Amino acid sequence: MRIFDISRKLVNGMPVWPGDTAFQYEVSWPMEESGSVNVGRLELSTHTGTHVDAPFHFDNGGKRIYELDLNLYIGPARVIDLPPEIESIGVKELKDIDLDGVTRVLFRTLAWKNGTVFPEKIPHIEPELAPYLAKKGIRLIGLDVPSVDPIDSKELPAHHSLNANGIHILESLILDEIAPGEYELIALPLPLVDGDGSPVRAILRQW
Ligand SMILES: N[C@@H](CC(=O)c1ccccc1NC=O)C(=O)O
Ligand SMILES: [Zn+2]
Ligand SMILES: [Zn+2]
Repeated sequence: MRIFDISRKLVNGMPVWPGDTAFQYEVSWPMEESGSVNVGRLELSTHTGTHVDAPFHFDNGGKRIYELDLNLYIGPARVIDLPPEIESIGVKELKDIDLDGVTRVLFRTLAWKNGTVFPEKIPHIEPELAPYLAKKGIRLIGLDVPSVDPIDSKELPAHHSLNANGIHILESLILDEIAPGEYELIALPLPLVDGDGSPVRAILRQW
């Protein structure tokens, strides 16, 4: 079985959402001091690199990370190629694609071209797409950009619409090397009891 790692590397200096906590890893207790082991310490935002959003991220009454059903994050997923330089992702982009039986879709936009800097402009999900996907039975969408809404959006209409339609969100995947098709997705969030989001190690498997 082949495994494709679709996660962004967590490394000091990596791009983060404008104004958010910089990612920092350090060996805070080195072997020379502890006498036996190296022990690291992390400082990071819950929206660092490849991550899932909990509804609490954009809704004070929404579910926290630990309350999310792990079945969402393990199972069959369809990778869909979108046209280059696409402005937004709506029903018209998907109407000719048969989504019957698909519960997880990953959109490959390739819009985040330079992974060392945070993108200024990204294709976003049109809020009207959420009820369409929900009707098809989709429970999770993933993208290779850091948000389902425009970067400068404060209202977050796509986040809200997806949540209202029972669709969960996986952001900042790396899908450059992934051919469109059927895979098994595994992208489990950490058991952050009160979390609004969580980094994940996202992989695709294919027989
Ligand atoms: N909605 C984005 C993140 C986001 O909006 C954000 C992340 C960190 C710090 C501030 C943020 N938004 C501020 O308006 C996401 O879901 O990852
Ligand atoms: Zn997020
Ligand atoms: Zn988000």
